Amino acid sequence: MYVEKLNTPLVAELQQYVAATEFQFDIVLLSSALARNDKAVQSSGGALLVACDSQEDALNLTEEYALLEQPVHWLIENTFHLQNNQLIPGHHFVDWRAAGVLSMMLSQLKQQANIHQDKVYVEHKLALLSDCLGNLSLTLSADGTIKHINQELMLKMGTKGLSANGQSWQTSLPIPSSTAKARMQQILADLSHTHSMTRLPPFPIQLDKTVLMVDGVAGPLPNDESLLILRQVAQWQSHEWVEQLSEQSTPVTLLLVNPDDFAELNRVHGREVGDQVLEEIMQCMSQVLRTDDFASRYSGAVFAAHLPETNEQQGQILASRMLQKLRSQAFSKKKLNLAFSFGLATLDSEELLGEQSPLELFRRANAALQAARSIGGGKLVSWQPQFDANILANLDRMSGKFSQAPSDDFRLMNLQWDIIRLIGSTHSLQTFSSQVCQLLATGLQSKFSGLYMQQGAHFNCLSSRLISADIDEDTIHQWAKTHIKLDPNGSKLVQPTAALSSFHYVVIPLVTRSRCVGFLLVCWETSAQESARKCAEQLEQVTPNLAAAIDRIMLLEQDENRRVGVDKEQSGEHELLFESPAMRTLMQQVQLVAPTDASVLIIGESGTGKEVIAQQLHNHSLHPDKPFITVDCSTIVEHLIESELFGHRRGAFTGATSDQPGKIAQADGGTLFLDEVGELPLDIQSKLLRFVQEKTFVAVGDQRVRKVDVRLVLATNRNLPDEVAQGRFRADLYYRINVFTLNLPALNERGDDPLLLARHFIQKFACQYNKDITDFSNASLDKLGDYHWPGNVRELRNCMMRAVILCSGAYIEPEHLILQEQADDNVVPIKPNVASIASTNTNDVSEPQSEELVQIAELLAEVVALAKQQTKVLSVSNWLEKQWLNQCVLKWGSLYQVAQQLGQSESTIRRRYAKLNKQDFSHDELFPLTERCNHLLVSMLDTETHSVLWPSIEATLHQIVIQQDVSQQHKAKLLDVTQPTLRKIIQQSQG
Ligand SMILES: Nc1ncnc2c1ncn2[C@@H]1O[C@H](COP(=O)(O)OP(=O)(O)OP(=O)(O)O)[C@@H](O)[C@H]1O
Repeated sequence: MYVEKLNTPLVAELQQYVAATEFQFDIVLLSSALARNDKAVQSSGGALLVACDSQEDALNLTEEYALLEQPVHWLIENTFHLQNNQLIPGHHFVDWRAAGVLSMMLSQLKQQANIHQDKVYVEHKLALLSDCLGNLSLTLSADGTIKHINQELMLKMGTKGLSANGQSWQTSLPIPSSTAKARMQQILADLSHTHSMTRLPPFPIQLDKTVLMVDGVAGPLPNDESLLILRQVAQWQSHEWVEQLSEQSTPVTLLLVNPDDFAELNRVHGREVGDQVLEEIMQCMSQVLRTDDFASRYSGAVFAAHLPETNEQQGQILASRMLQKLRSQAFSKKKLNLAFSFGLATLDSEELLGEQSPLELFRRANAALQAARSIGGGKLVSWQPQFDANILANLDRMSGKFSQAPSDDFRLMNLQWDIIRLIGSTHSLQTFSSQVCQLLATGLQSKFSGLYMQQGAHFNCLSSRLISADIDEDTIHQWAKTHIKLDPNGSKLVQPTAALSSFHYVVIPLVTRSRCVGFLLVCWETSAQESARKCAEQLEQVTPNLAAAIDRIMLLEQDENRRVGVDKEQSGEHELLFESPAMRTLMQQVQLVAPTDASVLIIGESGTGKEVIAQQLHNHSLHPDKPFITVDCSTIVEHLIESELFGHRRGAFTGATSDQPGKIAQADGGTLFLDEVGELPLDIQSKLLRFVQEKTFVAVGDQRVRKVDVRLVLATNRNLPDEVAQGRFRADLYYRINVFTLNLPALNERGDDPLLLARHFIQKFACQYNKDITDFSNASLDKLGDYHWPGNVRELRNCMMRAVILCSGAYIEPEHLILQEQADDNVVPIKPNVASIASTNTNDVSEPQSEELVQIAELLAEVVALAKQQTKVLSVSNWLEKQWLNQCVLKWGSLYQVAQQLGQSESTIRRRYAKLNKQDFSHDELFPLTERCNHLLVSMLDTETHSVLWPSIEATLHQIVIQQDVSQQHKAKLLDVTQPTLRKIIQQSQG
């Protein structure tokens, strides 16, 4: 505040005001000397109150104040005949003698200062609001002149838009209906009093020959500005139509048509199909309409049919016909059948409402359409007067949602829009919940926000966000788990009995379909009690949407998992799940290196997902459409590796009956993934080195040098530098392939990923095995949490598969989780008595021995009996070994681990595994025996000493086969051995 002339009684009065008000002035100067040139004044940015003697003084001084970029309010001693219009823009005279004007002004300034703080926030959110509510927006100053028009509206306005800034909005966007115009003026005038967001009823605006029907919201902005966000709801063909409507004396009907669940159709089949369907709907509608009728598409998927000279009854007949037609139509090539909602409204000649007709007609048809939707869709509803009563009731409810504080309104709306946007944009519960927590943290300035979902009798945290160092998340989760419970009906929460220290918190239940599916826990500092209370109120308004969305996403996920599970299993495609920081960092590296042609070496323990990462590298490479070829170097017989990789010419070696391209040639243009590259023999390493250096190779038995464009990805679980030091891996090759190394963390280094993956696999296998499993019980969660997964993701996956097979209830219990290391601790060693099995001929057990071994002997006898009847001899030993290895892999997670556990060489195990899994044993009669065998093996593996188990099972089979009454040749075939080997087997068993 400044006082220019000090000889006035005003000064004392001003001083009094300044002292009394709680408003903080930036600067108070009661001397004129420093005023205009003071730097502090110029930088203060706030409004200035300047007291001076007379109007003349003030007018003289405005010139000098013109350079200041802040509003200046002149307070003059003599307020008689104030003439504001002589002042330069930004300056005002204030009649301070009018009742209370000075205190009002001071409080206004205070408000302005507060609003100023919110302004950046508000402006930032405007774009968001206009995204959610509508596509057209314009900002108006207090007197109704346009300050800003968004681009979309600018496009619609054409040349008029370019000159619209500074014009009155009614000139630029005239409202052709005087009733609507009066209503709009009223709404805008009211804004400054109510300070609240206001919904606009549909009203027309005229742009050239087109009439746009719009609705939206209007809200006050800081600095006396208003914002109109308009949503285009309909477009009339021409101005004439409106005129015709208002002049006619015949009835007119408007029909609004909307396909139900169109958003879902778009989501499932994609936008392109959606657009195609919309086009077909329009064509289909036109086929039913008469020549004078006119169909148009509203924004979104709402269509309108304007039916002139049509009374309600005629309109209904036409609409029923159209409904029939649309229902029976198979849309798009995909043969989609859709349901439709119809809203119909008629204005009878005697009821014509003059200029308001089109507006009223639209409003009624729209209300009827809403009514059709609200009863589940698929119906035609005609407008009835009682709909208005419902709308009023709704508006009444709405009005409670808006407060007197615009920034609170913005915040609530913002949160709602953000959540609405989220609801539409994600179909993953995990992503959704973590985004919701993020929103709650930023939108409500909370210290902690967590989303908890009901799991059995407890609630588990799905996602949370903590912005406070005062407490750790586990403490909050633990508190929530212990103190927040469901009522016995499962429909309500019993609020916590003990408080959570160091925070002020709210617990808001998420109730949908009369079931409490979870709750939100939001915490603030204890001092923020008041704002916490307000936020909680706001949150309560959002949570029904949130709960419904969660419910919907869960259903979708279940559905999707069922579908994707089957698809992926069939296509062999691997997906990659992770949340942990370690994996995020790794995936960032993957994203970085994938679109280059650099060779990538993936290092990681067995089962960590090296192959999945290799696939990701290919999927994100420059040529994802080209081949991705995998070679597992450990499973190929040594002398065939060269030919497998580089190919061979016909006659290159015995058995090379034709030219064969190798894997390298097959991968041309794409990616070659060499898994277990550490297993390659040294001579092949030399050949590979040449290929890595020059991208050329020579096929076995060929002389031609071939060139290919192949991106190499290699993986190993060996320590290659060690292998180099031991002379088992070529140093030059190592340096060549080690261009970019990805170190895949072991599963126990991936934070919460094991649980994420475990839940994923449980869902996947539950769907595959058709079981209704909801989740883990708390005890099994504890068991999982204590385990460190030496066999990594593969072990986890297999463990979950077994858990699902073993589980018959809704929850996976600890006994279903057979964990490798814990199982090993419980080993009960037994000494198999093979001789006794042989002597008992499988039935009569004369000595105590493993129950399962006896059962397996019985089973093998049945299998051998079956195999003997087959015309094409079935190798029982291969069948048995296949089941054995499969169960071992399921138990230990990887072939590497299997080899370790069984004390055999990894490459032998890999070779056998690869060979056996190529063999087909899909005889119908064998199927139940295979099932029984697997069951027995599972339980034997849990109780027996692994290293001696297989020899005893194998010996049992040998005994059974040897005793069969068939030729030696037949026996050799049953055991898939040569005759000399069979002789040895017989000798051993007799010795
Ligand atoms: N992050 C992950 N998300 C989902 N599934 C995964 C993930 N990582 C691995 N898997 C699954 O775990 C199993 C083992 O993965 P993969 O074969 O890629 O491991 P690996 O490290 O190549 O093993 P090995 O060294 O024994 O060849 C596969 O079934 C794979 O689909």
